[in-house]
Amino acid sequence: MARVVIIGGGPGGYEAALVAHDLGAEVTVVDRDGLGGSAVLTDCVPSKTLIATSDVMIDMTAAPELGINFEDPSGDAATTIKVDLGTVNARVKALAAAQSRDIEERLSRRGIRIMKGVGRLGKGAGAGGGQVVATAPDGTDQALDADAVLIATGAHPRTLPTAQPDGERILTWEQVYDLTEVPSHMIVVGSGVTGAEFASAYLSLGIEVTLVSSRDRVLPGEDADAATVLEDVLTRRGMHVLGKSRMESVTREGDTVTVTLTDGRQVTGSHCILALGSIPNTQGLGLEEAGVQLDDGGFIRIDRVSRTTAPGVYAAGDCTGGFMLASVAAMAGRIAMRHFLGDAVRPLNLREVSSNVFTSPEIATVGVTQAQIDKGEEIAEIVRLDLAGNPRAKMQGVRDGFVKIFARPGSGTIVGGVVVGPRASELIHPIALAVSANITVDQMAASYTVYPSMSGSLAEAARRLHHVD
Ligand SMILES: Cc1cc2nc3c(=O)[nH]c(=O)nc-3n(C[C@H](O)[C@H](O)[C@H](O)COP(=O)(O)OP(=O)(O)OC[C@H]3O[C@@H](n4cnc5c(N)ncnc54)[C@H](O)[C@@H]3O)c2cc1C
Ligand SMILES: NC(=O)c1ccc[n+]([C@@H]2O[C@H](COP(=O)([O-])OP(=O)(O)OC[C@H]3O[C@@H](n4cnc5c(N)ncnc54)[C@H](O)[C@@H]3O)[C@@H](O)[C@H]2O)c1
Repeated sequence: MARVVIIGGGPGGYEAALVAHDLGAEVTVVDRDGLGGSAVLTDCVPSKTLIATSDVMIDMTAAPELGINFEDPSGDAATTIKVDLGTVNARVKALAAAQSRDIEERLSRRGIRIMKGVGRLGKGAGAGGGQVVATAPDGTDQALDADAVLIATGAHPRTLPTAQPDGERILTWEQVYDLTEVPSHMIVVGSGVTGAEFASAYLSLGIEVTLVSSRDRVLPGEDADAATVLEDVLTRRGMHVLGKSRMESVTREGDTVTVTLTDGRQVTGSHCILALGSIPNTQGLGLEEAGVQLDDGGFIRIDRVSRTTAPGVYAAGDCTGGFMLASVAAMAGRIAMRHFLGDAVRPLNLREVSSNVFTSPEIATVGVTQAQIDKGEEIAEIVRLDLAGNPRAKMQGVRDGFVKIFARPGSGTIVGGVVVGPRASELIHPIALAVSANITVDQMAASYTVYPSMSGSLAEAARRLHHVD
C-alpha cells in the first residue's frame, strides 16, 4: 500500500488526504493548528461569517426604501441598529471551530491518521520517497516513512518591522475576531482582496473606516470597471479611501492608533488592520536540503500536476503562490494525489477558476480578463450590461453593478466574465460553466432564465453578442 504523508491540514492538505485514501493509499496528515487550516480557522470561513452579518446590516439599512421602517421615527436604520461585535465574533469563532471538528471527524472516520504537530522533510526525502519528521506539541519527534509527501503548509500575514501587530488595536486579519467592542474608527492598510473585504464589512457594520490604498485604485488585481464601481459605492457610503498612499509605520498610544504614510501624512483611528499580503510557510521544512526549489518570494515552484523539483515531493495551496484560493488549493492537492497514485489526472487550469471578492457589492470573475484583452494578449468581444436596467434589480433597490461577458469573435465561445452585484458569487456560475464547457453566447442566449431575475442580465448580455438570428 502506498504511504502518503501530508504536511498541513488546510484545504490543500485535507482534500488531498480524502482523495489519496479513496485511491487506496495509507495517509497521514501532520497539522500544527487544526484541520481546515487557516482557511477554516482564521481566514476564509471567519471573514465570510463576519460578512454574513454585515450583509444583513446592509439590507436593514436599505429597508426604508422598500417601505420598512423601524421604531425610530427618523426611520434611519443606520442610527437605530447596532451591532454587538462580541456576539458576532463569538459566532464566528464557534462556527470556525465546529467546521474544523467536522473535517477532522470526516478524515478520522475514513481511517486517515491525523497527527497534531509540526512536520518537516527528513531522511531520504526528495529522492522519490523518504521520511517526514513530525514534532508533537510535547516536543517529541516521530519519523514517518513516506512514498510521497505533499507540502500544503499555507501562508501567514505579512507585517513590517515598523508595523507590528499588538493583538489589541493593531491587528492582523487573524486577530480581529478577538474584538468585543465596536471600534470607533478602523483604519485598514492594504486594498487587495483582504483589505477591501474587511473595509467593506466594517463600514457596513456602521463603523467609520479609512482604507489606505497604495495604488491609484482599490483592488489593483481585479477588473478595473468592477473596482471603480466598488470604490464609488464605498466612498458614497462614507468610507475615506486614501489612494496612492503607502503606509510607512503604525504606532499606538493608549487608545489611539496612528498610521504614518511615506509622504509624511498621518491618519489616526482607534484600530488598524494590516492587510499587506501573505508570506508562504516554507521555512524550516527542510525543502532546500531535499532539492525543492522556491521562487524569489519563498513560494514552492510546482508544475500543473503539483510536482515540486524534488522527486516524490508534491506541493499545493498558498505555499505555492499563484491563485491563493481555497478552491485552487483543494484542486491542486487532489491533482497531486491522483498523479502520484496513477489515477486519471487533468492538470490544473487556472483559466477555469472563478473567484469572488466578498465586498458589498460583490465582485466575481472567471477566465480571461479585460486587462488581457486590452493589452492584446487575448482576442475577445466584450459586452457589459449594468444591473440598474434589470427588472429584479429595480424591485430590490439594486443600482450598482454590472455583468460583463468576454467571447471569442466568430465562434462566440465564452472565455470569461465579471459580475458585480449582490450575490455575484452565485451569479458567476453560469459563466464559469460556459468557460469550462466551451459554451457559446448563442447557447447561453437560447437558455431560459427566470423572469424577473438577475441572471436574466447574463442571457441578455449573451444576446447582445448573439451571432446567429
Ligand atoms: C482574510 C482572508 C479571506 C479569504 N477568503 C477566501 C475566500 O472567501 N475564498 C477562497 O477561496 N479563499 C479565501 N482566502 C484564501 C484561502 O484562505 C487560502 O487560499 C487557503 O487557506 C489555502 O489553503 P492551504 O491548504 O494552502 O493553506 P492553509 O489553509 O493556510 O492551511 C495550512 C495548514 O498547514 C499548517 N502548517 C503550516 N506549517 C506546518 C508545519 N510545518 N507542520 C504542520 N502543519 C503546518 C497550518 O497550521 C495550517 O493548518 C482568504 C484568505 C484570507 C487571508
Ligand atoms: N474572497 C477571497 O477569495 C479572498 C479573500 C481574501 C484573500 N484572498 C486571497 O488571498 C491572496 C492575498 O490577498 P491579500 O489582499 O491578502 O494580499 P495582496 O498581496 O493581494 O494585497 C496586499 C495589498 O497591500 C498593499 N500594501 C502592501 N504594503 C503596503 C503598505 N506599506 N501601505 C499600503 N499598502 C500596502 C499592496 O500594494 C497590495 O495591494 C489573494 O490571492 C486573494 O485571492 C481571497
